[in-house]
Amino acid sequence: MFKRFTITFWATVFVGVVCLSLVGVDVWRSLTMRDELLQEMERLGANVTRAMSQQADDTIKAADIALADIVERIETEGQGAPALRRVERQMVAQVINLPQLIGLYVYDEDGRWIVNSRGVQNQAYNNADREYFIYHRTHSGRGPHVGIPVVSRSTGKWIIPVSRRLDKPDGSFGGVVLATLDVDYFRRFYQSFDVGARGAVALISNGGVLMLRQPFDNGRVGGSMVDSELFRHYSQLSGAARTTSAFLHSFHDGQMRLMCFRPLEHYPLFVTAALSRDEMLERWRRDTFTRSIGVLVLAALLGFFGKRLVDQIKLRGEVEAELRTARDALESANRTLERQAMSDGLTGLANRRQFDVTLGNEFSRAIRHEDTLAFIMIDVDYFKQYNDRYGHSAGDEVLRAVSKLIRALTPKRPGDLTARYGGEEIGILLPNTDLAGAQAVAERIRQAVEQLQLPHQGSGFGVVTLSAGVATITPQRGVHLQGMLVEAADQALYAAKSAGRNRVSLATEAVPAG
Ligand SMILES: Nc1nc2c(ncn2[C@@H]2O[C@H](COP(=O)(O)OP(=O)(O)OP(=O)(O)O)[C@@H](O)[C@H]2O)c(=O)[nH]1
Repeated sequence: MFKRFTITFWATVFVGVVCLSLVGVDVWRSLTMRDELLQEMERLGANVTRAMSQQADDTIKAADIALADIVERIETEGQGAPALRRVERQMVAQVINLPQLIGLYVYDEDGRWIVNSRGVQNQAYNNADREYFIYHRTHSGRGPHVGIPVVSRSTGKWIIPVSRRLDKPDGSFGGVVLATLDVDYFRRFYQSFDVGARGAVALISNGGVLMLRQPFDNGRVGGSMVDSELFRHYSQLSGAARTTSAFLHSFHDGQMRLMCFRPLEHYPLFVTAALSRDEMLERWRRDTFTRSIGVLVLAALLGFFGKRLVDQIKLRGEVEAELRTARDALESANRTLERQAMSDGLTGLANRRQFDVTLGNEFSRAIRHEDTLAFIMIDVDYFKQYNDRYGHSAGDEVLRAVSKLIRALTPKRPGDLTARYGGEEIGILLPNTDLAGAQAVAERIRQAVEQLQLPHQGSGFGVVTLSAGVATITPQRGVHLQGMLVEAADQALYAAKSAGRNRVSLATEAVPAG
C-alpha cells in the first residue's frame, strides 16, 4: 500500500509532521504553563486570605478580651470614682500593650464619656448617634459587636469600633464599652502582601459592609457591598464552602478577577483577596509570544530547508528517471542495432551471419538429440533477366515480396529460421524436420509465389517463379559438417534449375553418413 506513494510524498509528510509537532508541542506547553500559573494564583490567594483572616481574628480578639474585662469590672465594682480610676489605669495599660488599639472608651447610657484611655474627660463628645451605640441600646446581647468603620471624632483617624454592652444591675442598658481599632494597623499588614498592581485585599462584614480595602478607598470604606457580585456570591455559600475562590467582576473597577474568600473564625467578617488574571497572565503572554515567534521561525526554517530537501529528492528522482529512460533507449537502440546486425536490410529476413550462427547451434543440438535437420535453398528463376528488363529496384521489390511470402509460410517453431543466404537466394532452416516435411514447406512456397502472378516477360513462365532444393541430415559428431547440408540443398536446387525451374527438388539421398 505504501509503495503507491513516492519518497517525495513521504519526505513532505515527514517535514510537515515535524513542523506541526513543533508547533503542537509548543501550544501544549504554553497551555500547561497557563494552567499551572492559574493554579499558582489560586494558591497565592488562599495563602493571603488565610493570613489575613488569622490576623483580623487575633487583632479583634485581643481588643475584645480587654473590653470583656472592663465590662466585668465596671459591672462588679460600680462606677464610683476610685473604681473608674482603676479602670482608666487598666485601659491606658491595654492601649500601650496592644498596638492595634487607638483607644478604649466607656459611655453611659446617654452616650457621654465616663472614662477613657486618653485621660481626657470631654463632655462635648457624645457618641449616642454612633451605629455601635444604637446597636447595643437596642440589643440586649452581651457579645462583642464589630461596628462600621468611621473617622474618629476624637483623633480624626479611620477606626473600626469593637464594642460591648454595659448592663445596669437591673439588666437595663447602662452604656457601651468601646475599643477603637486602628485601620492603619490592618493596612500596614495588608501592604506586606504582593497581590500585584491590579490586585486588592479587603475585610468585609457578613452584613455586606466594606470594613477595609487595600489599596485604600476612602469613598467606599464603610459603604455597602450588598449589590456587588462578590458579596452575592459569598452570601450564597455557607460553612466550609465559604473558604473558596471564583472568577468574578470586581465591584471596584468591573474587571474580572480571581476572588478568594475566607471567613474569620470568631467574628462575623470575611476577608477577600482579588487577583487580576490579566496581570498574572501578562508575563506568560509575553513569554508565550516571544517563544511562539521563535518556534514559528524554527518551523518556517525547517519547512524551508525541508522543502529544499524534498525538491532535491524530487530532482534526484527525476534525474534517475531520465537516466533510466536514457538507459532503456540505449538498450533498445542496442537491441535494434543487434537486430539490424543480424538481419538483412532489404528483405528483413535474418542475414547470412545469423544464419551461420543458427545453423551452427542447431547442428550441434541435432547431434546431441539425434534429430534430423532440414534445409531448403530457394532461388528466384531468371532473376538476372528480370533485373535487366524491369530494373534493379523493381528486382528489389520482387525480392521483398517473395521474402514476405516465404516468411509467412515458414513454420514458426523455435529454431526455424528464414535467411537471405546471398544474392537472390533464400535459405530456410527447419530443425527436427524430415525430408517430406521440408518438401511440403518448399512446395507450398513455390506455389504461393507462382500464384502471386508477378509479371516476368524474361521468363518462359510469364510470371515470377522460384526453384527450391531440399536436403536433410541427421548429423553425427566427427562425421558430418554443417556445410554438407547446405551443399546438398544447393545441389538439389541446381537439379531443380536443370530440370526446368519452378519446381522443388530433393537431394537424391540424405547426406551420407561417414
Ligand atoms: N535486384 C536485385 N538483384 C540481385 C540482388 N542480388 C543478386 N541479384 C541479381 O540476381 C541475379 C542472379 O542471376 P543468376 O544467378 O546468374 O541467375 P538467374 O538469372 O537467376 O537465372 P537462374 O538462377 O539460372 O534461373 C544477378 O543478375 C544478380 O545481379 C539484389 O539484391 N537485388
